[in-house]
Amino acid sequence: MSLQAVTIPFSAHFDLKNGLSKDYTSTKRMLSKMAGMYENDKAFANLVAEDDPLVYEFYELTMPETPNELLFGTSIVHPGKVGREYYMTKGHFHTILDTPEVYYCLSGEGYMLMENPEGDWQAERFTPGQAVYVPPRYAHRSVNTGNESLVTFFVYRADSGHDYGTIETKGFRKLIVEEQGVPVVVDNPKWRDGEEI
Ligand SMILES: O=P(O)(O)OC[C@H]1O[C@](O)(CO)[C@@H](O)[C@@H]1O
Ligand SMILES: [Fe+2]
Repeated sequence: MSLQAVTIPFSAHFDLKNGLSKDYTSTKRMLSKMAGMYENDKAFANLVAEDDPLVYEFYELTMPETPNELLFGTSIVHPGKVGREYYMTKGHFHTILDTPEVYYCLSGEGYMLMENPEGDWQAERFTPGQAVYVPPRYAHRSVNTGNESLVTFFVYRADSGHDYGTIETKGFRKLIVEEQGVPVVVDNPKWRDGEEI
């Protein structure tokens, strides 16, 4: 799956319901790739040992990584929980911190959880037809709080880059967990303050 190095006009298919593309192969993230990111390490280890479920998948088009290009595709977070915590993406800052991103929810439901290095955070609801703006400087993670796949379409500047290191070391300040049958935002007990990025 790759696109031409010199871009010419093109179109691509992404299904409105399940997010899958007839044109490309998705990148898949199994639960085992998210060690330490969920609150409940025991529940995490049990699920990985059982069948290491597919938590999410997304499309990574290959484009020249310049500010003049855009990257786009769908992100599909499958339904499920690790303990009381809903399935989610790893989340990332952009390597070029000042670059934004737009997500548009095609199906399913959930939240885009965002936080900046100064500690401001926000959870924006995803429902079909709802667009979410991720401003420059905000780390972002999609969380599926529903019973079906959460499908979003994203667009961002092609040179933005993904900084996973900061999230892997510090985590997100907040978690979205199920309490009495509904999603609530709680403090992440594993969140570690540290060097400013
Ligand atoms: O980078 P993460 O959190 O693993 O999630 C991947 C998602 O983020 C994106 O990089 C878009 O920001 C997509 O490729 C995909 O939807
Ligand atoms: Fe991003």
